[in-house]
Amino acid sequence: MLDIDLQLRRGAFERHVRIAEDARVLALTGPSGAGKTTVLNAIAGLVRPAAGRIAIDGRTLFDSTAGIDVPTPRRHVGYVFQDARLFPHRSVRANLLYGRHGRRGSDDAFQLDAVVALLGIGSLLDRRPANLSGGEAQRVAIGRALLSQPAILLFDEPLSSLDRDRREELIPYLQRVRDEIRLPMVYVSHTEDDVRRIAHAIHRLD
Ligand SMILES: Nc1ncnc2c1ncn2[C@@H]1O[C@H](COP(=O)(O)OP(=O)(O)OP(=O)(O)O)[C@@H](O)[C@H]1O
Repeated sequence: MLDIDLQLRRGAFERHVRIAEDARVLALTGPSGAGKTTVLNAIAGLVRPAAGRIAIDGRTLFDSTAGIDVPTPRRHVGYVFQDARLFPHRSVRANLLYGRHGRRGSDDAFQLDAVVALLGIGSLLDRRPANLSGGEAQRVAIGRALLSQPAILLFDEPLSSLDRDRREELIPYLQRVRDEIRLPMVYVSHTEDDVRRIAHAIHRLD
């Protein structure tokens, strides 16, 4: 499902990463500086690998030998970061709909009402991000990612800016997204506990 063979270079950082994994939900772990975020960014097309290949479900996103480098918007990647990165001056509803990039979207696989129900954010729609808890903001960020109609979801330590109670609150929603949405997911985390509770398989970058 996820087939990566990359030579990465970021300043002085250089490493080869090989991941061939059938599991639909893969955790990427490893120490700080191992290159986890760089791998996510390479999948998203935000970092250009020095060489190699990235394919997801048989769809090639990057292949240096074949001259393939699909531009980010056409990679259909939903990306959720450590912090929610919502637009502070827009309502939750407007933040969610921003993920649709202006398309009308009646044929879309992920519709606003279903995503709002899945993530339990119906009562938050008219609020501004400043009035959300960290966990609520992350649920909205996940919703925005889904409404961009992704083919894969990338999570970069989505729990790391939350306290313990907020983390416990968010994990069941991540599990719901995993089980009900059934997209491929790559989940970066330092923490054994959430990796065990969320991922089907673990790949460690040392
Ligand atoms: N824009 C950049 N320019 C130069 N070096 C970079 C750049 N971005 C990342 N690096 C280096 O690449 C290496 C891998 O960084 P990356 O953020 O992918 O690691 P990580 O495993 O995600 O770490 P963390 O767990 O701390 O987030 C690090 O040594 C980092 O300093």
